[in-house]
Amino acid sequence: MRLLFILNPTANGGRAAQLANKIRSFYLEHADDPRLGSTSPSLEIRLTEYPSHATRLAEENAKLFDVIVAVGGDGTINEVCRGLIAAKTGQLGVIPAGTGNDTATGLELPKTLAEALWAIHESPIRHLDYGTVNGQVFINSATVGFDALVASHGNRIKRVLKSHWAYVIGLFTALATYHFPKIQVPQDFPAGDDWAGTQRDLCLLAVCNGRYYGGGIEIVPGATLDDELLDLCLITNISKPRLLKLLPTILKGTHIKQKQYLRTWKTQQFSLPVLTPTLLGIDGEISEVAVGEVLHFELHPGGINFVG
Ligand SMILES: Nc1ncnc2c1ncn2[C@@H]1O[C@H](COP(=O)(O)OP(=O)(O)OP(=O)(O)O)[C@@H](O)[C@H]1O
Repeated sequence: MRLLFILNPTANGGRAAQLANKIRSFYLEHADDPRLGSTSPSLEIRLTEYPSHATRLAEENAKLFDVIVAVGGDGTINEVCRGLIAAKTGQLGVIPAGTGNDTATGLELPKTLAEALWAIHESPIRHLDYGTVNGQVFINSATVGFDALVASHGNRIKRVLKSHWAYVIGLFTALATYHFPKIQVPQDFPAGDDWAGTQRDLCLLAVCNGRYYGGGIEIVPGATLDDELLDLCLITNISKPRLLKLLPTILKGTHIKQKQYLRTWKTQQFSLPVLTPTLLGIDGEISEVAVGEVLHFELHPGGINFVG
């Protein structure tokens, strides 16, 4: 088996960099183990040198290796998948080595390096779905509004404070600074009801392919990476004090009962016109949404071959 490990040395505050030697040691230690197959695996480890380098490496090497293994967090997995999708071939493996690791947690991957490596060699192929928003690939989740602002602040704070607390501080900073953008709920709103066709103040839209986002939060409980559906949660017309009260229920998973502000539904596609500027998060990476932009979310069933 030919394996290319694409390792993001900056993931998890730089801690992922140590894994290169540990991966090499694993294969040296188990060189004669029959579980690795009759011929010992050929192994290459490439460190990413800049953002999006993983996409280029994955695309260029998809045909040359049996498995392209993303070593990093949600951002690295996203970038490797983009490369495999562009190459229209290749199999993905994952060694969780990021800060949040929401994609890996949703995939129920083993926690230790050795177990994750064995899983690449011993597990059957799974066909994972992926999503796009206006053509940009997401594997785990795309978010609009408040949670994208939390991630934006969190990503910035994480450069100095290399821990989960960066996102807690990001949350309170976002609460203080968030301006609710206006959205137009489509007439054919898949969740139906009186929200269809109305203008509303957006708190957040979470479009989930994977089960967890934001470091382990189940905003739409039950989302699965291979169920051929996107799971969505839309929260609108809520005041900041009520949002503050809602946040602990989101952590507990009891928030979905709050029908006054919140809708959840499953679909393969959804379009949302955004009437005032806001932020879009794609697997944790943040960009701006311009006034009048229509965000079109689409699911691509079974588009990624995964082993692990
Ligand atoms: N050599 C590099 N220098 C700077 N940034 C890089 C480099 N290689 C990759 N990146 C960027 O690092 C970002 C963060 O990586 P990743 O998401 O894997 O780690 P994380 O943020 O620690 O984990 P998580 O997203 O699971 O919380 C990616 O978006 C990627 O573009």
